[in-house]
Amino acid sequence: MKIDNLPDVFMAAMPVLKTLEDGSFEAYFVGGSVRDILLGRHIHDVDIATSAYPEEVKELFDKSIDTGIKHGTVTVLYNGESYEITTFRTESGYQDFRRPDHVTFVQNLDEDLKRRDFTINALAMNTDGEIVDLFDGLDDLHHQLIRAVGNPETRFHEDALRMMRAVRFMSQLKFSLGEKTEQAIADNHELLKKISVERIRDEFVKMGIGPNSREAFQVFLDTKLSEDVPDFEGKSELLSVYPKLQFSPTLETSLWSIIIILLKIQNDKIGKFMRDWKNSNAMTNDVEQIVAFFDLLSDHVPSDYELFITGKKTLLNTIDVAHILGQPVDSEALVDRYLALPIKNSNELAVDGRFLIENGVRPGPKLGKLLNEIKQKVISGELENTEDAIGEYIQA
Ligand SMILES: Nc1ccn([C@@H]2O[C@H](COP(=O)(O)OP(=O)(O)OP(=O)(O)O)[C@@H](O)[C@H]2O)c(=O)n1
Ligand SMILES: [Mg+2]
Repeated sequence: MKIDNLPDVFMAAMPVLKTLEDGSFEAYFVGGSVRDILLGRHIHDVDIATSAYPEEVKELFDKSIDTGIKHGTVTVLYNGESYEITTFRTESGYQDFRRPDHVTFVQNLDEDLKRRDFTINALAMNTDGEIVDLFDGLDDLHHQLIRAVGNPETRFHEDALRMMRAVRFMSQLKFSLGEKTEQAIADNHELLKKISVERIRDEFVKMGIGPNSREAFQVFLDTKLSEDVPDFEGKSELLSVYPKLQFSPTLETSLWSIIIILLKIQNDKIGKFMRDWKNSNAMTNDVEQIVAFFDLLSDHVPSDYELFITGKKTLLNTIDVAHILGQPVDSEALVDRYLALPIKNSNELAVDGRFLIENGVRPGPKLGKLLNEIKQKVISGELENTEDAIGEYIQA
């Protein structure tokens, strides 16, 4: 099979491959970008594999960085873009079911493709757009199947994260799992315990925000992979409630928020739950705000002041979460009300603490209280947002 009219990302990288070929080495596009071009998906970056050793790659290009030279990867800067070029390799010496301990460079593409996780990820494309398909990856793309290259048990023992990758590709690509591949996950799910939470989380999130997250979640639970991820109490509840979602979340904050809402995790436990998954403080904050505002929305129509405190980002994210959960909310009315607020954040208030002090208010706790009172009055429309009006109010 040959692909004509390669997308711009590939054309931009073509001179890099040609440079390798001119140096009498082999060079191919490999991995996810080849899979994605065949599926018509958006391609964010391309990976390049070559017969050249890392030192040889570096000699061919003016600018390069040793990104993972131990694993055979050199990043080359070309025309303002960076390209990862990896020497053909096998991955002998896997330790602890994690990343390869050491790699062995090999001279042919076949060996390199053989070490890859799934048949749809073991495709290569040369500079003429011709596809190299040693493991019926094209057939599997056609049948929308995720199948391990060779023996799935071996592949998962080499790198247990691949079991999570399998379910996340299910979700992202709307594919099914091959029978043997699914069985091997069910038989080996405990290997996932060896994998760092961060790497599991990244795959978990990709699974959760993929278009087929419901089916992927089901397999994630059925194969018991879910038992080997952190703090996943209430997983059976999640299984019964997840199908009630109107559609898959596309935002990471929405994903965490709906899981927390569906599992009924209490306010004071959200921080721990998020930390157990090694989420950042910023992500945790965002999610806490969304869940709190969702609770408020379920309870009553928010006041103007509550809308102000919530802010635009949380408001929009909470509306997203409510829609995904099928919770009725008059989003247009809420957004209109927010947009009509006299001020939308504290910086827009015409006065600050200094203004109050200059107008005779003594520094101290009362000043903060007064400032808040002014803010509330401005938001409710009782007080005009000008220095004059506020100055008068203070004097009164
Ligand atoms: N545990 C892994 C990770 C990666 N790969 C191989 O390395 C390629 C690139 O890996 P990566 O960028 O992580 O995944 P992609 O398949 O490219 O998917 P994405 O679009 O998410 O980048 C994969 O296609 C696959 O051939 C593998 O065999 N085993
Ligand atoms: Mg990739």
